[in-house]
Amino acid sequence: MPGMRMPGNFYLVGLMGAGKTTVGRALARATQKTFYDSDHDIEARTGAKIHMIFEIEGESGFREREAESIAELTQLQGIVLGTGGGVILNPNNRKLLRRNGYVIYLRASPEELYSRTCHDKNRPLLQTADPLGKLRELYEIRDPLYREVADLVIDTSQQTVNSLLQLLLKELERQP
Ligand SMILES: Nc1ncnc2c1ncn2[C@@H]1O[C@H](COP(=O)(O)OP(=O)(O)OP(=O)(O)O)[C@@H](O)[C@H]1O
Ligand SMILES: O=C(O)C1=C[C@@H](O)[C@@H](O)[C@H](O)C1
Ligand SMILES: [Mg+2]
Repeated sequence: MPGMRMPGNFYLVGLMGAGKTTVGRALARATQKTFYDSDHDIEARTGAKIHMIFEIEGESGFREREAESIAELTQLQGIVLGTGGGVILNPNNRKLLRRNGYVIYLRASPEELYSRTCHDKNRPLLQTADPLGKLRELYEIRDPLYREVADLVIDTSQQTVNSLLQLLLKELERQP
């Protein structure tokens, strides 16, 4: 149902390849909200690609920049926010997401995530000899954290971006 106006913010969480950026853009268009993406925000602020920030400042440096970005983006109103896959590792990020928006967890199996991300080199955590093993490890650790912050869990298996959008709009329409 394109053009449906809904109040508040929608925040998308999930692992790398879950579809936060792709589905988030479509959801923003359909609900007449502005789309933001925390990874893109960090790249715009620093003028550097994510993998470059990891190389120069390490993961901890990236996480500090990510926390700054989340603190600012969660002040905005009427947005759809696609978050970086590791945003939920920081308890303060989790608090800000829960407090300021409706959080949607896009779930997918490590195998599906692997097939969606294996051709893309801009995800430094997957530049290992065994990216599927890494995704399995991250899934084990993070799935409970995504669930902890989520108002809604959507299984993205066997779903196209468009069918996910329709499903989401139907679910969101039912919210008070
Ligand atoms: N439901 C889906 N089915 C098949 N392919 C999908 C689906 N959702 C996303 N994709 C594809 O998977 C790839 C990764 O999607 P996307 O970049 O939106 O993921 P992300 O969650 O934003 O990942 P990251 O955390 O790394 O930013 C894209 O090529 C996208 O077209
Ligand atoms: O899962 C993660 O920890 C990451 C996911 C990406 O969105 C980027 O934020 C970065 O590559 C780290
Ligand atoms: Mg993304």
